[in-house]
Amino acid sequence: MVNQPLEKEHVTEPVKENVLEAVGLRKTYGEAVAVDDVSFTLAAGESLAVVGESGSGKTTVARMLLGLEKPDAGTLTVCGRERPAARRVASRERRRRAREIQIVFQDPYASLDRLQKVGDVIETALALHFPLPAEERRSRAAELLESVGLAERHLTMRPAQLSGGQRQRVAIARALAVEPRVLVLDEAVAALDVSIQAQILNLLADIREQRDIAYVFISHDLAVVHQISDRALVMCGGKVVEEGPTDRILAAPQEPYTRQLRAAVPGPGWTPSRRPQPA
Ligand SMILES: Nc1ncnc2c1ncn2[C@@H]1O[C@H](COP(=O)(O)OP(=O)(O)OP(=O)(O)O)[C@@H](O)[C@H]1O
Repeated sequence: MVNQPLEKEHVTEPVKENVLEAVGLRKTYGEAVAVDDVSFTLAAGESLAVVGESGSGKTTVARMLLGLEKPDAGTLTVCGRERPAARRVASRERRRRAREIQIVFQDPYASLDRLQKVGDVIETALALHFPLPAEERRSRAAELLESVGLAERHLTMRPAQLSGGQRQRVAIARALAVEPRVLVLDEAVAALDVSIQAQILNLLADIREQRDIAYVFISHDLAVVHQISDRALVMCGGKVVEEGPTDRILAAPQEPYTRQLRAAVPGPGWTPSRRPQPA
C-alpha cells in the first residue's frame, strides 16, 4: 500500500504542552487572604503576564510557583508533574525543580552576592547542575554572558562595578545557566530607567525567540507587560479579575479595575506598539 502524502490544509501546528498548570491556588497569612482561587496554564515557550497593583498577590503567586511558599489549597503541575506540597524537599529534588523554574527578582543587587565576581556567579550555577570540566564551565559562562549582551571582561567584575541594567543581565544569565523551561520575572525591569527597561525587554524577547523558554512576567505596569506577553492575568485582592490576550486587555479592558490600571498607561494618543512575538 502506498502512503498518501498529507494534504497541506490537513497539516496543523503541533499543540505545545503546558509547562505550568495552577488550579485553585490559595494562600493566607493569618486572616489575610493573599491569593484566592488562582488558576492558569502556561504553554511551552509562551509569555504570560501577571499584572496588578501592589498587594494584589502577584509575588505570592511567584513564590508558590518557585516552591518558596506552600499553598493552603490548590494544585500546581510543573512540566507534567504535580508538585507535592511537602515543606522539606531533598536537595536532589530541589535541583531538579530548579531546572524547571528559575526566577529573576526586581533588585539584582539584593539577589547577587556582592563579593562574588560575575564569572563565579554563573559558574556556581553551572557547577550545581552540570558536571563539566572547569575549562568548559568557564567557556559556558562566557557564552552565557555574551547571550545577555555582556562581554568577557565582565567575568572578573563584581556587582558594584556594574550598572543596574548590567546587573539584571547577570541575574538573567545566571537563571539561563540552569536551562529552565520557565523563567519567572518578578518586577524584573521595575527598578530600571525607561531606556534600560526597553533594552532588557528586547533582550528577553530575543532570548525567548532563541530558546524553548516560557515566561511568567509579573508587573504592575500594563505598558511594560504589553511589550513582553501574549496573554495576561489581572489580579486584584488576591483574585484573578480578568484574563485574556494582552492586546485585548489593553485595547478593551472589561473590568473597572483593569480600566483603572489601563488609565495609568501613557496617553492620550498612546497606541500600543510592540515587537512581533515568536509563534
Ligand atoms: N509573609 C507575609 N506575611 C504576611 N502577609 C503577607 C506576606 N506576604 C504577603 N503578604 C500579604 O499578602 C498580600 C499580597 O502580597 P504580594 O506581595 O503577593 O502582592 P504583590 O502584588 O506582589 O505586591 P508587591 O508588588 O507590593 O509585592 C498583601 O496584602 C501582603 O501584605
